[in-house]
Amino acid sequence: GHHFIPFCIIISPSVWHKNYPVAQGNRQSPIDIVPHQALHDPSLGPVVLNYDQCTSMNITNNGHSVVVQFDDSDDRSVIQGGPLDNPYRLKQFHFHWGEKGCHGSEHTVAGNSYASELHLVHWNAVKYKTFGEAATAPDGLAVLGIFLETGDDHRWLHVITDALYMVKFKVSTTVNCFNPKCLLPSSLHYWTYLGSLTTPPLHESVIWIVLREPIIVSEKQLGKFRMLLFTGEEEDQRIRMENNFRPPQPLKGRKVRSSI
Ligand SMILES: NS(=O)(=O)c1ccc2oc(NC(=O)c3ccccc3)nc2c1
Ligand SMILES: [Zn+2]
Repeated sequence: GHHFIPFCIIISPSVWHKNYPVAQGNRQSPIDIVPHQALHDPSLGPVVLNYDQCTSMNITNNGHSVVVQFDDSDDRSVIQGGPLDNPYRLKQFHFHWGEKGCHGSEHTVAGNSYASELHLVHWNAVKYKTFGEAATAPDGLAVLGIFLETGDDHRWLHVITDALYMVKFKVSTTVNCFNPKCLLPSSLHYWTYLGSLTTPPLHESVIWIVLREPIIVSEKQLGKFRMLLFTGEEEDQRIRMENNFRPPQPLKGRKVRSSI
């Protein structure tokens, strides 16, 4: 019969180290966060998010997640405070999810995973000229991680999930100004540690700030992520985009600090 060679070869996290040796480095992400082993650091101030005039540009299915990109040509949307020495500019946010139930987050808390995890990716535009340069520097990026738990409908997430059918295949569409501040939980208590990008190139350039309180989204809203495809429209095989999360990596002596 017709032997289909899928164009999009899904590379499993367990073999990433062949092309990216840093996958076995000393500050890889995600990790399992063990709350009572985290160090409460009273010198850790609150995280401050100034996303006021955010200008979201487009929403893209890049083949391994769905990404909302922002205009980062100035300091209009920044995160600062907490463990950060400078303000970091918002570049994009994206999600990780599973095919069902409560698996899908990248970070886990005392071995428990959530249904999904939102990552707000920021870069240090004070010290570096471009995102690309910051992405290879040890203090170049700051990613805010927010867990998603299933329950009632999230009143603002529908702005994103309603746009997903337009990026079912690997394409991009514009989305008018969406302020990700509406995706934050009520408490900004966080854990923080030094880590990496969780997908290739896995650069060890991320100061992770993971919020303790999850946001609640409905199964229906999550389901819309699961109907996304890794494959493009032209490809015969329909490979659903799910389980795009990397499992927890060894702590290798790192300390997790908590603001709590
Ligand atoms: N899961 S993660 O660790 O948050 C993570 C993992 C891999 C990533 O690659 C990029 N690149 C850009 O955003 C980018 C945006 C525009 C131009 C160049 C790069 N952000 C990432 C975040
Ligand atoms: Zn991510």
